[in-house]
Amino acid sequence: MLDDDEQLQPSDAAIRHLVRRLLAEPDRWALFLDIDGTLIDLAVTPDAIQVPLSLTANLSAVSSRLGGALALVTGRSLAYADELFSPARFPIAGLHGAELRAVDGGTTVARATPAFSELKHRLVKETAWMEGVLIEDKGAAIAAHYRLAPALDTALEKIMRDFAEKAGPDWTLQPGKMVFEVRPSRASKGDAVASFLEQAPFSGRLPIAVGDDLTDESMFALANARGGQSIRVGSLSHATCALARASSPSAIRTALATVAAGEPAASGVAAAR
Ligand SMILES: O=P(O)(O)OC[C@H]1O[C@H](O[C@H]2O[C@H](CO)[C@@H](O)[C@H](O)[C@H]2O)[C@H](O)[C@@H](O)[C@@H]1O
Repeated sequence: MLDDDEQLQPSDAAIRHLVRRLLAEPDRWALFLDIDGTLIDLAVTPDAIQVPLSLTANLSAVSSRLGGALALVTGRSLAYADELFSPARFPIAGLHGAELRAVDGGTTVARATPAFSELKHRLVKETAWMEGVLIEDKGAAIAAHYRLAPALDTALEKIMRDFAEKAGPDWTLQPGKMVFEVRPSRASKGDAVASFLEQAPFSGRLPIAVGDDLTDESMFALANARGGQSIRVGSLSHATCALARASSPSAIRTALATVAAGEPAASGVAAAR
């Protein structure tokens, strides 16, 4: 476990502005946060991530400040993401929007069919020769990571495209950071944000979507369309429709810590206008 006290960078003007808005008008905003690469630094493998000590407490405090209008929207399975922030439990969408637990606890689940499970089984065999490729079985979705085998990206993409085609229209290929996933096609992260916005305490608020990857583009588009804010974290590896940028997950954690504390900290949040 890490703790995190990094300061905002000069390029984090949008984050400073966001902090001021959240502190000034906490009843106006709803916050939708991606996890990997947004709240948590990327790691070489999916299980090597580290949740900074203060993050869960700060998320809980920000959620309270916003009257509970904070949700996690992740490509991880809902169960895995819950564990990361246990004992806190936030409204959450998993598997890129296919799984959802609303504020009232009502849960939408996504299940693998026998045919999908058979394809997953075959994928493990088919990629066994690909040294460094890591298969992450998420139940109704599967991810093939090549961060440790970057030269295999093209070969792996072809395998995952074939997988998605064989899986049929209920699944789709989702490229990401050094990963190809096959996920349920029926819901995106944007759909999940739209669904949250129909429920109290999210309804009537302006959405702020924060993310770092291709899968987050649908929630950026939704937030923009609803008159909210969208923030792309980290270096730009692809075109984005996000309206603003943040330098790193550390900048997002600093912003959350500042909002949790309830007043602009000495990190420069107050000084920037
Ligand atoms: O929507 P997110 O919460 O950002 O989840 C997206 C995917 O994140 C994970 O993979 C990414 O993070 C790993 C850990 O840092 C990294 O090793 C990998 O290269 C990244 O692609 C996760 O493993 C996937 O299941 C999520 O869909």
